Amino acid sequence: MPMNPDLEKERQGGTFDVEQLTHILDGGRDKTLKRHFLEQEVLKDPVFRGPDTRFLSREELFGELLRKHVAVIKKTQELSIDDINEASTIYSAAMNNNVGPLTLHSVAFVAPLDLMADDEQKKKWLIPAKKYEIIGCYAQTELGHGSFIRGLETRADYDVNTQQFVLNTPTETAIKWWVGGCVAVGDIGPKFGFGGVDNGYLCLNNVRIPRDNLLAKTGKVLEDGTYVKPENPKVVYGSMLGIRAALPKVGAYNLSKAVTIAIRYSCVRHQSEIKPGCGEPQVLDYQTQQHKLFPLLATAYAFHTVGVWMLDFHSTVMNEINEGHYHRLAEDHVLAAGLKAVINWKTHEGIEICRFSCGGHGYSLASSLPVIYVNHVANSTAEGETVILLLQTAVYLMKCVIDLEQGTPLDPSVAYLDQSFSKSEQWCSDVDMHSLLKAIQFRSKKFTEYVSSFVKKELMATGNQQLAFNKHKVILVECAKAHTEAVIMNAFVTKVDEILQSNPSVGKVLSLLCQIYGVTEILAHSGDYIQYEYLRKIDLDNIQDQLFKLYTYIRPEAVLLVDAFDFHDEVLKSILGRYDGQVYENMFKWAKASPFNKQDQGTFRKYIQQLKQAKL
Ligand SMILES: CCCCC/C=C\C/C=C\C/C=C\C/C=C\C/C=C\CCC(=O)SCCNC(=O)CCNC(=O)[C@H](O)C(C)(C)COP(=O)(O)OP(=O)(O)OC[C@H]1O[C@@H](n2cnc3c(N)ncnc32)[C@H](O)[C@@H]1OP(=O)(O)O
Ligand SMILES: Cc1cc2nc3c(=O)[nH]c(=O)nc-3n(C[C@H](O)[C@H](O)[C@H](O)COP(=O)(O)OP(=O)(O)OC[C@H]3O[C@@H](n4cnc5c(N)ncnc54)[C@H](O)[C@@H]3O)c2cc1C
Repeated sequence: MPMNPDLEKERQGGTFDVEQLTHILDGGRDKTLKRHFLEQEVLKDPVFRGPDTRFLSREELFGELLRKHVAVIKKTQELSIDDINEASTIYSAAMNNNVGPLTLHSVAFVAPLDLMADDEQKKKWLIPAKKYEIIGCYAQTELGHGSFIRGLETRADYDVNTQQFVLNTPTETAIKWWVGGCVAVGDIGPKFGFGGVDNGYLCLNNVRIPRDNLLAKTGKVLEDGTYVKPENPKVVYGSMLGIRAALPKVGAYNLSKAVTIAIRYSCVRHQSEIKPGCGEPQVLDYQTQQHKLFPLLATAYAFHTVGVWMLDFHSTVMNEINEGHYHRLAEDHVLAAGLKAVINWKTHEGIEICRFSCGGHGYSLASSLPVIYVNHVANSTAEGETVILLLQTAVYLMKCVIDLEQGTPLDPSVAYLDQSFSKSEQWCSDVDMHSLLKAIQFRSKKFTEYVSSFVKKELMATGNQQLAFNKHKVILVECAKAHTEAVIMNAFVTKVDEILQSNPSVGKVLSLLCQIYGVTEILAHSGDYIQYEYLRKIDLDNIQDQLFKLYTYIRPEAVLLVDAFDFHDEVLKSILGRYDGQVYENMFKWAKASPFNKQDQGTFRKYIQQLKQAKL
């Protein structure tokens, strides 16, 4: 199919090599080539062809995705793929923006076995689980409790005579609920999205399991019922930590898809007239459209950068823990908590902005933006609700203030809290990314000190830390967000500095995105900078001008920047986001193919006929 002339023209501009940026995003040319190979292994294999999942009922969708997920597993085994990124490539190429029925088996059942099973148990369960000879799920949440783990009511009473645990969900609120991939007892019913996953309920009534079913790499129960505590009790939370550490990159992936669709479509879509008689411009030429999409384009790159960094950091900490060193577990937990919370929340807002920036066609499943949205938003709740996780980060920051007062060294990711910040010169409209980072770190430091003063005062008054925290939860959450933004910007600036050395042309365009991200973040909290007397009105006016100027620099690069995400059309599955930009012809073809247009109109006639019989 010929290329849409608008997109063809867009691809003749640009100042950097798209393929080199794709290699950087993938982690090297070899990784890109391997990803292409794996995608083609899926896309050329007829077993992965099937009905357009957007036209399927919930039952049909579950069945089709289960069929495809089994095919993904077989393909992954056939190709002897071990690497999680490569497994995810095969998975994403097949799932058409859905979450597969066996995802929780991989991310929430196999992972805890790997983390907490002793060698015997690994032989018994981990090896068959990795081969899908046993299928598991993660049944923690109950009808009455999800966030407050210490409030869970399920019981496991030890019967010393039979060396067994007797499991019970003693109350209705104890019923295990939301259990992804729980095909045993029952499905909890239709959901907002996640139609590919059968989230189930599980009632336990005197279910007996052997003592050695308790994963014993960390804590264990001896034959006489004595409980041997893990060396570090927090390791039992490790499986949640693992998924949280992965979810920032999942958020970046989903936002990159949405931004690709919205920016390509905004170049194909012509609407209204700026100068009468001069034809309808591309909607991406409107400053308002750029203001919707370019900060999100910058955010997708920022989130990808920090998502990769978080996974590397978490993997290092897990290796240290395997050798018995727990000193970085707390930092790992609060980084994963803050990044998972902020990135997934901002991503779901971003996907929604991408959807309505495509007008009516964004609302059609033909765009796939609604599909990406409803499957993504779960990540702001699942694996730790946004506020809950931000409070974890906030409590850690309060401890950092005390450490500072006591002269205890801080963890690297919060070292900036011990720095002094000053800004004397007036900002013009070309503030560099390092100055923007300093400002964002300054705000986080000031906010942390400000919140800590309130919590301390409350603690002095009540002597109760939980009460003190509970009274200031709103500003504690904002404090955690401010710190997380400093972590994101720091990761982005660090990566861009590195790329400026290795590939100046790519680095330069990324530095523009980094400035857009930083300026947008500062303008979103301009009141704080005035209140803390870090910025003046003239500074804010100048960086507002800078933002609009940056949009003009990014406009000719925009399509190339989303092309660099390198989504195959069959992976993106969006008519608005097609690489060739042939939207209208394919929208019409897609609509005509809808089963709704094929179904017998008998129903329509039957009821309308009743009206006709009535005297209207
Ligand atoms: C075929 C190949 C497929 C490959 C697929 C590839 C990619 C996947 C693609 C897509 C994936 C998309 C979707 C799938 C993923 C996710 C979504 C789906 C399913 C989600 C599954 C679930 O939701 S499982 C249930 C999750 N539930 C929670 O998160 C509960 C949240 N609540 C808590 O964690 C806790 O209650 C708490 C932390 C809020 C409170 O803990 P508590 O012990 O009550 O009290 P505290 O004083 O706050 O904490 C004590 C102490 O522990 C530290 N700590 C807490 N948590 C952790 C942790 N996780 N790690 C380490 N440390 C922790 C805390 O800081 C305290 O420390 P101090 O005592 O030092 O202060
Ligand atoms: C798609 C999806 C898949 C899931 N898969 C699984 C799974 O496979 N296995 C599993 O075990 N669970 C699963 N879950 C459950 C999920 O982990 C919980 O829904 C999540 O942890 C939130 O807990 P909750 O539902 O109890 O919400 P609640 O904690 O009841 O949250 C309700 C509101 O209360 C607020 N709140 C609660 N506590 C506090 C507090 N201390 N301070 C301030 N505000 C508070 C929250 O911020 C929120 O606004 C899944 C959920 C979804 C949506």
